[in-house]
Amino acid sequence: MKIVHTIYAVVILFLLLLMILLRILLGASKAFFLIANIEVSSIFSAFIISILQFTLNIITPREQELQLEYSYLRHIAGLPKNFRYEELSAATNNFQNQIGRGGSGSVFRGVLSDGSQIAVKRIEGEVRGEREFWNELVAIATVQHFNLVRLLGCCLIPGDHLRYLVYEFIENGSLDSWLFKKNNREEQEGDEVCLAWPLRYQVAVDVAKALAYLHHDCRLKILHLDIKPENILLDTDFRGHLTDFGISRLMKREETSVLTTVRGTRGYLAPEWFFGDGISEKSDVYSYGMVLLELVGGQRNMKVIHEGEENISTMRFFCFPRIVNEKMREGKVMEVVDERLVRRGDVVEKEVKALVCIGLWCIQERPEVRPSMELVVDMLEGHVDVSMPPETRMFMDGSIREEVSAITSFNS
Ligand SMILES: Nc1ncnc2c1ncn2[C@@H]1O[C@H](COP(=O)(O)OP(=O)(O)OP(=O)(O)O)[C@@H](O)[C@H]1O
Repeated sequence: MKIVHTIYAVVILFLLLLMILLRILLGASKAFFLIANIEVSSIFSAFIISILQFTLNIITPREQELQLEYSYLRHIAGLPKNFRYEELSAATNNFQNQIGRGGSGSVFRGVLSDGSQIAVKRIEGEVRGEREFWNELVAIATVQHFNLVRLLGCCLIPGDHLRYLVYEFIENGSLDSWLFKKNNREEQEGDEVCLAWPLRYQVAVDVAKALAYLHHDCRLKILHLDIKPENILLDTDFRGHLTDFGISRLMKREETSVLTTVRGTRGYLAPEWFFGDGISEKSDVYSYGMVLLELVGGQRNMKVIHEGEENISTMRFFCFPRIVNEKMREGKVMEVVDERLVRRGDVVEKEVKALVCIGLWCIQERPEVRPSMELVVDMLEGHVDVSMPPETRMFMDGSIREEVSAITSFNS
């Protein structure tokens, strides 16, 4: 609209100058003088009105009507909108209320003027930030699923390297804070937060459904590529919602793999990331399998444990999937369940076995052996029996273990 106003103003200005020029060149007869004056005044008034419209951004009733209709349609269709910076600044109390921080920037809580609660992600970093911003927009702007966090809109200020993504606010934060034991001893001994078993199982189903939708039900396959507890948010009913599409990739339906540089989070990365053969939706399946095992154990799958005194401590590498695999084959799967859940006594053994077996199927070395996310949903919902998974070489365990021993020998 503003461009049209500018053109309008330029044309009027040009006519005004032309009238003055003609008057000078042709000399002023009385009649010409009268007509010219009327024309000049009307053109001048039109010019003033146009400038006023331009600066005060006055819109006609028809334009207003169309804008309302359009924003209503966007709203019911769930399409993301363009937020003004001032709107976001007011909603977040000038970016005071920080609720999280990730690799690409900070997340702030806010309330819009209509009362809706939002989370605003401020993406910093110029190159990485730019890529992450557009990835996120392209991947989830038009897809909708109950178990995907809704992107409400974005804000881009020309010439500024900060970009903002606006999401619906998910009340209970990320899964990791409800799953992993805190390092703080007091909290460990006290009645710390710990997600109950039925909720953990439900979250497993929720995330599986979100991934099945992204992989199988969208026009292009959407690979999330950063599945981990930090990117699973829990709402008031502790239902799981997948978020953070910053490194996601689109893939044509007929493509079986795509080549890309290694990104994502260590401990959740499938072996094919390192082999250079390309990744696929099965790389998400692998990360999802890792999350399933963490839901069972209530601890990180891979960690380095420091033992001994401060100065002479040694490092030991802990690989939970390897232990789970052994215990399951020995028929002692309940020994790997988060002991806080065992104390509470609300664990269902049949469900534990299902999660463990599905988890081990998902983390198979060869992508083609892993199940599709559609099959995972069917297995979790009991529509398909879960068979015993084959043995795995636990490639990632080996490679991280080698890294740790290299660091240990370097330090000693
Ligand atoms: N929509 C939301 N509602 C509520 N809290 C959110 C929302 N989005 C993000 N958060 C909070 O902000 C934290 C940081 O989110 P963010 O996606 O930036 O980082 P991350 O996933 O931890 O890191 P990275 O982006 O490097 O993978 C989350 O762990 C979560 O606690």
